[in-house]
Amino acid sequence: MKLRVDGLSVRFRLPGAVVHAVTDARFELRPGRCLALVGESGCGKSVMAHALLGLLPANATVTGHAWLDLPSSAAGNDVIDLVAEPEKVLAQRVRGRLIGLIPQSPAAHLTPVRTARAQLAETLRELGRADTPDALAGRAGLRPRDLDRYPHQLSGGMAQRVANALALAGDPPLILADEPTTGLDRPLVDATMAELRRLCDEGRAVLVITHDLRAAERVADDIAVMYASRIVELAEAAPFFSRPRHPYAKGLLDALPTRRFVPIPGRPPELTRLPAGCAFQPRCPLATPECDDQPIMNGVACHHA
Ligand SMILES: Nc1ncnc2c1ncn2[C@@H]1O[C@H](COP(=O)(O)OP(=O)(O)OP(=O)(O)O)[C@@H](O)[C@H]1O
Ligand code: NI
Repeated sequence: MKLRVDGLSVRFRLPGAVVHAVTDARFELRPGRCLALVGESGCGKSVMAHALLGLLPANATVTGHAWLDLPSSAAGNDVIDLVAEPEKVLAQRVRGRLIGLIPQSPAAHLTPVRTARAQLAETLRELGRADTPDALAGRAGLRPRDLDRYPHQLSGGMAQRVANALALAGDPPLILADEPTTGLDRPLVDATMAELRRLCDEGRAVLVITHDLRAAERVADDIAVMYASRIVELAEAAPFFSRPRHPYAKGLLDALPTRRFVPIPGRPPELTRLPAGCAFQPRCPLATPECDDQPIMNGVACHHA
């Protein structure tokens, strides 16, 4: 299984405006690799994940491709374009079976009036899996008696494990985790990241969306930095953290308390009014008139990197 995102763009139509939420995204994700998608709030990270799952609202237009190469079957190689498939295929074949979603706030994602066991059982039934809720939950680090609880009776860590168990119920080869550590304390952040790493080491492909560069550094093989709807740097994690190339990526790392602790001045542009050239130009210490032209993305999208 391999995911190849190729020229993926998402636009939202609003009365009198168009939101450029994702622009011309390109990346690959292979089994056993973890890609962390990082960037400031509102830059398009969640929209990208939802586009891959066909979960965008009706005012969205998605263009480009997101190919999912599946292991060859008797019928030959199987390729799905997640952008082009009808909802029926996404519902029956993709969500939960090929792609598992670990949501941003697990407690809110669970149905409040049903126990964890009932929700796991229903998901397993929908997916046609023979597993029991207890076996599934056990693999996610839950005890059988935890499953008798209702969502409000679960601690943050347990709710996270139930969400992980739900995402893994269909044994999907690709996992999308959208801010899986939001609101968790440091030990739980570390445990969640260790769990994502384990899923990866088992041979799954993992895309993790996070604000938390420290968490990304622990878990990711590759880093994609997103700014104002575009991926502006795509690099292997080790060189990225020692030598980021895009001025925005440098700024993000310099803003870390463990580094210089100096925030990037200014704010990202409105996605309804993006400039024709480099969107980081107004905040960039390296800006020159050249930046009025959109830089070509070649590992890094900057005229000066
Ligand atoms: N249904 C929609 N209609 C119009 N605009 C939308 C819609 N959904 C999202 N957007 C806009 O798309 C942009 C990208 O949002 P997205 O949720 O992907 O950001 P993000 O990078 O995930 O941020 P965060 O880190 O805060 O989760 C935002 O400007 C958001 O307002
Ligand atoms: Ni988001």
